[in-house]
Amino acid sequence: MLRLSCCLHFFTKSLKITGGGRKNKKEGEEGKRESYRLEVLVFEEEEGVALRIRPLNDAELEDGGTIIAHKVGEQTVVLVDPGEDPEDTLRTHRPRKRTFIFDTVFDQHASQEDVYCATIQHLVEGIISGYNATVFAYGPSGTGKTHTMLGKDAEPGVYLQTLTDLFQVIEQTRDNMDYSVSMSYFEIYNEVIRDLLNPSSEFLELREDSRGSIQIAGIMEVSTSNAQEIMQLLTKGNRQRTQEPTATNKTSSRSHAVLQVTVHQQSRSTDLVEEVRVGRLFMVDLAGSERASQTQNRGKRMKEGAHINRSLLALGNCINALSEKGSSRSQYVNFRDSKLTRLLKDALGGNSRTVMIAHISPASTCFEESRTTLLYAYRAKNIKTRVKRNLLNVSYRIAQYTDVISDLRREIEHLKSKIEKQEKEKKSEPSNRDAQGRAGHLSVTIPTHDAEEDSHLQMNKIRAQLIGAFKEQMEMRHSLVELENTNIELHIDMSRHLLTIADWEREKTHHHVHRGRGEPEKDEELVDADGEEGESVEPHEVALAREEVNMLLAEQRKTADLKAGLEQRLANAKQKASQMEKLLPKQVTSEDQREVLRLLCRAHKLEVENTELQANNLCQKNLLCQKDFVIQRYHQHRLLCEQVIQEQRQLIQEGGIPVPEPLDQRYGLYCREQGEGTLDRLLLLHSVMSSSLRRPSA
Ligand SMILES: Nc1ncnc2c1ncn2[C@@H]1O[C@H](COP(=O)(O)OP(=O)(O)OP(=O)(O)O)[C@@H](O)[C@H]1O
Repeated sequence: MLRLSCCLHFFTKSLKITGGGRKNKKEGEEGKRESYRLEVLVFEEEEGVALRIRPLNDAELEDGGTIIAHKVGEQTVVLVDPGEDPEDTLRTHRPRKRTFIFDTVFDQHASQEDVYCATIQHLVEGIISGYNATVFAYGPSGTGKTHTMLGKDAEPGVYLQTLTDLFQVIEQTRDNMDYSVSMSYFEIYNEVIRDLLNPSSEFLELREDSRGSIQIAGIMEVSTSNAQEIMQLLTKGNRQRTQEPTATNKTSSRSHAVLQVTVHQQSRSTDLVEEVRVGRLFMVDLAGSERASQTQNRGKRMKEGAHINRSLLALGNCINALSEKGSSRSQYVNFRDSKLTRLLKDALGGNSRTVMIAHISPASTCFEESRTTLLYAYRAKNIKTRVKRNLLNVSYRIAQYTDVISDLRREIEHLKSKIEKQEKEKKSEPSNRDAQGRAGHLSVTIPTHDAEEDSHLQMNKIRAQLIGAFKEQMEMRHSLVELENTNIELHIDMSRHLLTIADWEREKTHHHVHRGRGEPEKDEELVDADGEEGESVEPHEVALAREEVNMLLAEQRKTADLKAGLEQRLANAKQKASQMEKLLPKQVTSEDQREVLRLLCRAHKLEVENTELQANNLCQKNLLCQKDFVIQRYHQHRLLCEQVIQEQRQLIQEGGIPVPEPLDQRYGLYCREQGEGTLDRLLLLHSVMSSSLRRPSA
């Protein structure tokens, strides 16, 4: 059954569907408090680019088209220029054949499954473990983008294959994990976002949350694990896409369609601080990449073409800028130019594994389009993304902790009832003793009624004091653990904001260096594509980060004061309780009552040990998180050093400055270490170790 707007949760033995009605993305899950987002740097990855050449179609054959795109081996395509016109000056200096190498090349014989297995399948496990992934289908109109992404019932595309695999992996690991999977499907047409699953809704807006993550406000989220339902849903959604016949495709999609899948994964352990991994997958079927002038469109098509071009141009600019990141020509990347690039900022600029499947027709009649597509896709190959795992740490009163506390409470209740029972028994004792006295057993010391009454009152008083002290201490310890928890959250939140600021500072300095040098005009155009000096104005997210840091500092001071006061109060309460404990044996006459109070004290100690254990656990996790941030900070510093080295190197070369031999040798050593990737391997090792340390022992 299809369920709209709800979240799918997988539990140990059963499939439980929760909720109903529209799910507000910002709502926290019941019983938990989403406290902060922790990003752990893993490694740098190159963008994967594949090429798919569709079969020659009837219209192309009728036009006398011949095959000019040839797959050679697994990774190479050779494009032959069919140009015969010697008058065509544009072509006279071009080589007749151009060879392009991609990660994988598919020709007309490749099945949908071949494409999926070679390009996307490997991303599935990552998404479940909290990594982001993005898949683009790029290419001119009618080259098969929708065929690859959506496909048909008989030949489903990568949407369905990915989701089917995703649910399968979830099924295999659901014994230890809780999952929640949701998806949305929307289009961006003329810079307007429309919900394809809820087409009657208003146009949707992009919102940047306080953590800098882009969200679509009010989008409908759907969850179902049934493959057939998914296919029906997406096919129906796809029919809502803005389509128009073009010269090359009768049902050409004029918009960018985006399928977004979000997977929340949470271990079912009962740790105090729990990790929630959030993996986001974007699958984007881009609008045809042909230029407006080439489709000979006018009016509406022309305007539409301009918008398509705007986002594709912005996408292309980002690709250009990103492909030069880290090189001496690296530049500021402007993602704000279009809705598409804003939305895919993570995918392109950083935290995502990204795959592009470029599409071309093999026909000689499409040579120009194919050539520009291949150049564009080839460029995208140089993009490197820093892939991070998204962890949402959730602090909440977990089962293990609350279980121990309620065990102790049960024990106290039990002891209380035992004490009350003894009181009743004691009340009936005097008559027994009277009887014994009358029987002549005079050797037994019988307390007088007054002494017994005194002892009883004393006992009640001490008991009440002890229980009160126990409750008070327990509350204080819990508050301390809570404060400790808050402190960690503040600390990690602060580290994250500081990293945002440091990243921006580095980008800014780097950019200024280039501006100062009057670097090539093209760079300037890319930076100032909208005519604004966007790069020199501090981005909103950085200003927000600075504000947050100040607020967090004030919060930290407040927490530290509260903690110091509480610690002092706890120390006093401890001292008072231990004095009471010392007094007990002398003042309490009944052995049973003494035993009860000893048990109470033992429970008290157990509670102390337990709280201390939990606090230690928390502390260790904190240390691990901090270590990750320190490493991330060092990585930033390393990037800065690399930039400085490269820029100085360029200055030396440009100025023809002679380099002393020892310096040259050191530079050689530095290049070798870079090439070997020793540091990257160390970082990876740390990341693996720290995530296994974080994993609770079975
Ligand atoms: N690899 C392929 N094998 C068989 N048929 C294909 C293949 N690729 C595309 N086609 C067919 O070509 C036609 C156009 O494909 P499709 O609609 O996927 O192109 P598109 O790139 O999405 O176009 P547009 O950008 O205009 O929406 C469709 O009828 C589709 O079934």
